[in-house]
Amino acid sequence: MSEITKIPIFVRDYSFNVKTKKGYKTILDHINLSIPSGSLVAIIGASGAGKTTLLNSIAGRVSGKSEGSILFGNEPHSNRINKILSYVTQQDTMHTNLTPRQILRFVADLRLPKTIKKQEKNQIVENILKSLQIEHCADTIVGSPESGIKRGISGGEMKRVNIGMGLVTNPSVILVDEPTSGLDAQTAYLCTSILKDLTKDGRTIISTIHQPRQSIFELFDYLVLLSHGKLVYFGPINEIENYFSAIDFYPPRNTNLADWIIDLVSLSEGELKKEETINKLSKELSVYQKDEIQLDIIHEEKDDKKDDKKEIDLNEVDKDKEDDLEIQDIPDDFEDVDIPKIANPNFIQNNSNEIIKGEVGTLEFIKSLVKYYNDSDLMKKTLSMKIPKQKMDLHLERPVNLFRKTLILTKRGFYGLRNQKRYVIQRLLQPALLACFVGWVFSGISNKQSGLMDRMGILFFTILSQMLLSIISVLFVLPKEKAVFLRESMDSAYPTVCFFISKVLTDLPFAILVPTIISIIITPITGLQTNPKHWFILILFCILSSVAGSAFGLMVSAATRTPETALIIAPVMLVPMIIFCGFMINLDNITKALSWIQYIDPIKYSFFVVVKNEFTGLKFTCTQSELVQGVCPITTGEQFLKLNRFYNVNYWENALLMLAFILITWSFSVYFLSKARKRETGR
Ligand SMILES: Nc1ncnc2c1ncn2[C@@H]1O[C@H](COP(=O)(O)OP(=O)(O)OP(=O)(O)O)[C@@H](O)[C@H]1O
Repeated sequence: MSEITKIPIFVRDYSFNVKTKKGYKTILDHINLSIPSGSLVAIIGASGAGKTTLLNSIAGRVSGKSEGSILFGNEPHSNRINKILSYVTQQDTMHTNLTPRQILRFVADLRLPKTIKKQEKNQIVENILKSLQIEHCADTIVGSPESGIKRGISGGEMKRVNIGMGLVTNPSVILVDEPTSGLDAQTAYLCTSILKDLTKDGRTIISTIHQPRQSIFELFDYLVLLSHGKLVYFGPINEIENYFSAIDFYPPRNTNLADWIIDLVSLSEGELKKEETINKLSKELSVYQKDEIQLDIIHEEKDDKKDDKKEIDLNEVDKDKEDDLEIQDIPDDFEDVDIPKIANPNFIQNNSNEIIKGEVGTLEFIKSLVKYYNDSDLMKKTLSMKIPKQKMDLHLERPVNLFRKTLILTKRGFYGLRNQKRYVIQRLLQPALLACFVGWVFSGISNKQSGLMDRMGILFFTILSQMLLSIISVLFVLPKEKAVFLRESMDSAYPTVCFFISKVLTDLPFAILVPTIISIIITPITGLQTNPKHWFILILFCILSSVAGSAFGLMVSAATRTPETALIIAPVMLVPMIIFCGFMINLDNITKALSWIQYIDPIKYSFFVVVKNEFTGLKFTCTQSELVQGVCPITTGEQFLKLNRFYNVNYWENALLMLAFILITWSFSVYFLSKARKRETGR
């Protein structure tokens, strides 16, 4: 593998805004960072401070209005930069039916250049397994009991596999979202120390982190401390205490430093309540917005002479608005806002301090901390760090081609099935049992008049079951695979169409086997025609129905964001297809406004063919009670077909129409998956 390109990261005057109903909301406000290569950086702050947004901004995964710049060396984010950057998500999204070794090998096959030989790729994977200390569980299935896959590796091991997936390409920059969330202290320490080790050869790693223990916090080199989207501190971890002691803030003994500074830059409960009340009031008055900047404007409008005073007098705000808008009804709880005098007893503040204003936990206090940081030597140091002039050599090599990527994805799908033998058996046993039951119900079908409708019933069930079984299996399986697809799309691992083709190919054996099993069992038990030609047509159209069902399920799954929504939408679309297939209602009697549905109904196309196929060449007789005026009404299959619109059906025309349905639904699926990908990745 090529050496790591050492990449420093520069954030200059970066602001990020999102559009809300009330206009733009500032999530990050003029952030400046200079991160040397080879450093481990922690982004911390209270909930909602903007940690994830900053990480995503660096990863180029935000869609909103941004200003300023984020540079890797001297380049902004691009496809080229994306190739040396890796993002480790908070959710451990991976194929839970594979083992860690298989997962990493497939990532290596997909993402490493084709010039790297198989043996070398395997060695890379082994090195990662070793460095992440997951060799012992490398061949244990990851597992996911909630998805019906037996429990496998532990949460901490899964987290390390997740990190490992980001390491395969030997990235120069790794961005990690909350690597320790949900882990016990020991495992959290292990994961962070692994990240620390990874920086030793020059990688730059930036991680958001939630309430790290002191021992974990000390592993980091730099701290980015955010409060309400503003930068309160960026500098070495070991300078934090000196920095804050210069303004008379000292962490009490044996205090967790990370917790202490997060508390220091968080709004107190009273202030949050005040914010909440302003929010409520602003809704009532439709004028004010809760954010600090707007409060400033209100304040400045109110009293120009008090320019320097940052304190916000809520009662005055209230009075002003009442006057301006002639609104008398102020929410009751607005009057009752009780703001504690000492926001947090953990902080002993020296009142002689002229630089920092307001009490801990107030907006005024946070604003003066931000101002203090902006005027500090740390900020000067950040801004003085020189952005390199030369373009970096990123040692990028040609990736594997799309055909090969599709093959690798298909192989990965089959490996997953191989690891889930029980699932495969269940999927094949289910149609077999169903066919046995239905065969039993309709066994020994007669050639009397009563046998006409029984035959239609069996054929309707046979076609419908193909569709339903395929749809249900896809609706349950695709959402999990879609999550992995979206994760891998973030890394530009392969195009949507490769994923889609591999999905269709992996599902193909079931699409062929399930209909074959059903028709092989049902035909002899019930007494349907069993000569090879009839059997071939029946199985062919069962397979087409099964593929059409799977294509339909894929489309619905791809178009919806959650499996729950897919399960609501699929039946709504399916029921008209069942009604208009020609079994439930005579198609000549359908109201004109709805009769078009039959032309896009795959169940109808298959059902018409299998009916014609079955009835052609059959002879029927009558019992005494079935005679009409002494005559047996239907004596041949052809007669029945002519009476019920089935006679003129052309097998091959219907097969082509089925194929057209399948191709169109596949195209829609690719379109919806691409849309989901764009929504998620912005690309
Ligand atoms: N697309 C968006 N639209 C509206 N508000 C947003 C959007 N993205 C983020 N925010 C808001 O921006 C703020 C920062 O969000 P972000 O997720 O970055 O916070 P965080 O520090 O990572 O929080 P947590 O620790 O709770 O995950 C939050 O108040 C959030 O509600």
